[in-house]
Amino acid sequence: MVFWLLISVLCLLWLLTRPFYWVGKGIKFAYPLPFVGNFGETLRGGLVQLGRSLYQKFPDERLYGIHVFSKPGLLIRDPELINNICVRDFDHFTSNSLGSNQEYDSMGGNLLFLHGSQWKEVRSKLSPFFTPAKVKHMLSNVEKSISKATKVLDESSRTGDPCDLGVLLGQITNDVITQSLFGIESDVFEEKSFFKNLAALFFSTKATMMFSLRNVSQTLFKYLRLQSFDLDSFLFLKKIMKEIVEQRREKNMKGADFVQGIIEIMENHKLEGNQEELKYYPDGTRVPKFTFDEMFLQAFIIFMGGVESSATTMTWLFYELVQNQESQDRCRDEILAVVKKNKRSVTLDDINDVPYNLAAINEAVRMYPAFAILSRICTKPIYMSECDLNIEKGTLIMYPTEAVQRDSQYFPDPNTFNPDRFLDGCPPISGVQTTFGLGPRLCLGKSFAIHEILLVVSSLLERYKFEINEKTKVPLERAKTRPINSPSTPLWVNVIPI
Ligand code: HEM
Repeated sequence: MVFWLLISVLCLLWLLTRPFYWVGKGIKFAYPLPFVGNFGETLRGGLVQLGRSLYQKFPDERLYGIHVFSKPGLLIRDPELINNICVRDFDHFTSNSLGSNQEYDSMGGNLLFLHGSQWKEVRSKLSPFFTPAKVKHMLSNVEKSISKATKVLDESSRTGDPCDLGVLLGQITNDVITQSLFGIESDVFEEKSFFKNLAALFFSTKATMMFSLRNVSQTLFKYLRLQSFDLDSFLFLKKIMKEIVEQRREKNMKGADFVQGIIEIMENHKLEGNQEELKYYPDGTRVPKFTFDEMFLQAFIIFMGGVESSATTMTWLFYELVQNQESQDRCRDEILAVVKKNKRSVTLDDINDVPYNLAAINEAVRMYPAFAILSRICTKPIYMSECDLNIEKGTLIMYPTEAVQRDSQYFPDPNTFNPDRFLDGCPPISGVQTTFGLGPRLCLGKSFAIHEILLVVSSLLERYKFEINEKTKVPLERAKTRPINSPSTPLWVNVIPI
């Protein structure tokens, strides 16, 4: 009796959450299941599988209705519409679906989660850190991280034991971003390391669950006092940054890193008004105060963005290169030609001399986008004339990056790693390549990531040949419960010095 009562209450609750929003709106829609809507596939196969399955629902439609748990959403299939939403009509779609409430989630105020005028203001303060000159400077420390990684690789080649390349690449990106952000070297290559697994913890199964729960009910999320990401890791990073800021202030020291920029932003805003008072823009978002806590959140999201997504992309790239030795040789030949010509390793000044390496990176970025599905929220109602559809404020927009980039319509033989397609002038169709997002909300670290990958890959291929080890499970399995499109099985490689 109690059981049936509970089921009835749950069903009633579900019915009250507008599960059939798209009925009568004049577009096709995928039939939602109770509570999970059309996101049930995530539970079975993760986000990549979900994106692919949603993409296949109505292959002849440009867009259609879905339910993201109980919220009505639109699945955008057509790249032209993706481009319009992210670029042309950005003013109507300024948010993504990731936001959290800053009042109770201590991580809610990071750039990725911000909306409206608050997002615009914070983004405008952070963008100057990512100019080509600043990125080049921040990446000048890559060589230091590589020299630590070579110790691991040399040991592996000496003993003949295979190396788990995915783990090593994670250590490299962790060390690079720690130096770029905080001006310190991490302990990530040591056995007992605080930094190890830090970024992985942020992109954990728990983070996926928190994302899902926030989508189902913000109230429940608040009531249970949940946090978006792992709190211990968050506090660990915060302590580090606090100590660095205090030390610099006390000793009047200056660095050439992100922390220094943050100190300057905080100093400039110190003078403005009462720090206690909360002010709001007309769109209801908070006026930033650029306090330490607020600025730490930005360093935090850059750390998170900077470690795991770049490491994952590189792992997939090496996964392809160890299976396509010809491609690996072509990358290395190009690198060694630069080394011979300039009598030094590849730097960012050589970018025009390594087109095949860049093409290989582009191809890995196409095949393995770190985030399989991206989102926007309609923040201002709009009539979409291309589809004769009124989109209401609050409607979720989902576009399946991975599925579009694996569509043979845009990339012939899409599941084959073929860097040449980018050398042959693969025509960029607007809205098709969205691994880093699109429009004003494009990934802030896109150029940092691409250049970092180029430097790491060229440094490693200059020194070693990598072969797949029999311990590697081919194909690599994908992590199904993480928000990031990462392998869940290790990439074991044999390391042969050049
Ligand atoms: C291969 C590596 C990377 C991939 C695939 C990637 C992908 C993305 C994507 C898809 C978004 C959301 C864009 C959107 O909604 O349109 C994003 C946002 C962001 N990324 Fe990255 N990213 C990478 C590396 C980095 C790096 C290295 C950094 C920093 C150094 C970074 C910092 C950020 C930040 C701060 C945002 C939030 C931007 C905003 O909402 O305004 N990312 N990234």
